[in-house]
Amino acid sequence: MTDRLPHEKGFHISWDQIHRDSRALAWRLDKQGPDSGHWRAVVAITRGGLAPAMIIARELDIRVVDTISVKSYDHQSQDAAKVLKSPQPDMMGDGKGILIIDDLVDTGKTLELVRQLYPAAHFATVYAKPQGRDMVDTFITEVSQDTWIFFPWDMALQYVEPYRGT
Ligand SMILES: O=P(O)(O)OC[C@H]1O[C@H](OP(=O)(O)OP(=O)(O)O)[C@H](O)[C@@H]1O
Ligand SMILES: O=c1[nH]c(=O)c2nc[nH]c2[nH]1
Ligand SMILES: [Mg+2]
Repeated sequence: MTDRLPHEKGFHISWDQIHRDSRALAWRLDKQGPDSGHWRAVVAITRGGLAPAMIIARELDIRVVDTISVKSYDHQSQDAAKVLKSPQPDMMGDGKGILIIDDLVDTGKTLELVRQLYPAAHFATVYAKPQGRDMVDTFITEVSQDTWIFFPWDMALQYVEPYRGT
């Protein structure tokens, strides 16, 4: 399976699973903001953070939603992370009261870059690998470093041959 090397394992997430796990993350973040529990805004790290951020914004009734676009991977190989699009600067300040959401943290390089920009923000991901775990304030599920997480937006249902061929 060259399409998932060098990772040993694959962890396949369905739409239903990401919905449940994002709602679990919202539950954990509810009333945890710095100002009487209040969060000022949700910022999704695009593209992977968009679906979890939408679910969290809906659950916590947060209407101010923005994005930061960070690119570091080309397929499964990593380059230096760079910001391609920033959120509204007057809203962000140093990040206090802002929830910054991504689908996962792997090496932590993406979050390290965003943390430098908004040190007072709260960083949350749905999934976390050990190498990047310390970069996240709140996450739901940890997977091993040698696991590649496959998200539903990167997959499609398709026919598979039965184990016992004819
Ligand atoms: O902790 P790291 O090693 O930095 O990796 C985690 C980041 O990598 C993926 O994004 P990617 O850069 O592939 O872009 P995408 O969200 O547009 O798919 C993922 O969505 C995280 O944002
Ligand atoms: O879809 C993805 N799955 C992963 O495990 C991963 N790690 C970094 N970037 C990733 N993207
Ligand atoms: Mg991403």
